[in-house]
Amino acid sequence: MSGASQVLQLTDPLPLDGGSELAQVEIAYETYGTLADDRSNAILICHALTGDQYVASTHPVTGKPGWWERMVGPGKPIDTDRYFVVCANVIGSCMGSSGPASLAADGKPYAMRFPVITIRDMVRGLVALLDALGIERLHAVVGGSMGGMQALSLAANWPERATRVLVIASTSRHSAQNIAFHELGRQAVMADPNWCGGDYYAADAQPDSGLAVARMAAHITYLSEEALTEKFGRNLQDRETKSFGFDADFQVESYLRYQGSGFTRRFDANSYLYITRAMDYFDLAEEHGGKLADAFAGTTARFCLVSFDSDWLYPTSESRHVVHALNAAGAAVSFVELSAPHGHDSFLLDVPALDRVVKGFLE
Ligand SMILES: CC(=O)SCCNC(=O)CCNC(=O)[C@H](O)C(C)(C)COP(=O)(O)OP(=O)(O)OC[C@H]1O[C@@H](n2cnc3c(N)ncnc32)[C@H](O)[C@@H]1OP(=O)(O)O
Ligand SMILES: N[C@@H](CCO)C(=O)O
Repeated sequence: MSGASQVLQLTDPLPLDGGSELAQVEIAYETYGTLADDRSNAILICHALTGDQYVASTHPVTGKPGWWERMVGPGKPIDTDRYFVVCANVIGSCMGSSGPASLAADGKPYAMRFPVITIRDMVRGLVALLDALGIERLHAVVGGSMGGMQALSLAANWPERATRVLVIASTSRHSAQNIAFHELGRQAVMADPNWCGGDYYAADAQPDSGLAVARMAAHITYLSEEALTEKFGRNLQDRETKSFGFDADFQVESYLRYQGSGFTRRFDANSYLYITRAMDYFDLAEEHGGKLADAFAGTTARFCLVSFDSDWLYPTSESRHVVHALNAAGAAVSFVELSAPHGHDSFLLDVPALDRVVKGFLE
């Protein structure tokens, strides 16, 4: 399947939480299905940290299927025969929307001159896109992980824009442990001699080693111990005995190296810094006077929160925390913890119970 790829150029600068504004903003997005005459069937899907607009289209760099093809398409839980699906690359990223690799007014890449952005800034860009598409109120906003943060941010800051809010494996604020893992990744990038303070775009070598290490560490957090043990155990990689060296003796080492190096072929190191920073800054209660329930005061949307029992990165307690706040705000909310062995990235994998929840909630 493939969607309609487009790029929106915003006419006005985008105001940012950091106090500055971003000019000449571009938002790259894909759409699937047909917008109803009354514009009532639009679903906005928000992507996770390293995701992109290719939710159900072949990825132009990797050639792999879209990251949620199992969920989005004709007859699928997010049924493109019924719904008009919009998925945009967030600002700060590197798949066509404005980010640190984009050219600034002087014709050179922003690199670290790109302003530090927040999840709310990303959503501000998405709301500008909805305005341009003439979509006043979404049938639903849906997102997993960082996509869930965007869905919550939209519900809290633009409460009139969505009728349903589906938040999967996410949180209302980044925990100390999550900030710590992100900092590890950022330090790995910045310690790479090819990072050069972020000015590497014209250089022959990119900070691939640092970015690969960052992804390896992060990738472990997306899985579960059970999944790693099940997949690899202590099995050796292409050898009968240990090498007594530092080659990838174990399958799990080889796997992580593969995931790390593959990542550098599809993602920009500076974008990794900016997006992890935005996630770390996310604290919906802090944005609303310190009380999470106040973020949802007066909401008329229906919410659904989903967590996975094997997700130790955004554990069920994080979703419960949001559910309690929604209850306190008098919002309509349902919540389910699904059993799945894969860890945090379960939302991307084959979990039939998730399909049923998504389909049921959207109807
Ligand atoms: C949510 C968003 O918005 S989009 C962003 C999400 N996308 C990603 O994160 C993409 C990268 N992440 C992944 O692929 C994650 O591993 C998952 C969890 C999503 C996919 O999980 P699975 O389908 O179970 O794949 P798995 O983790 O086993 O990885 C399979 C790959 O590892 C390779 N692999 C498996 N074992 C080994 C090994 N011992 N040595 C080297 N490579 C190995 C496989 O060959 C396969 O390669 P391929 O992807 O090129 O075909
Ligand atoms: N593995 C996904 C989800 C991380 O939260 C990604 O890379 O975006």
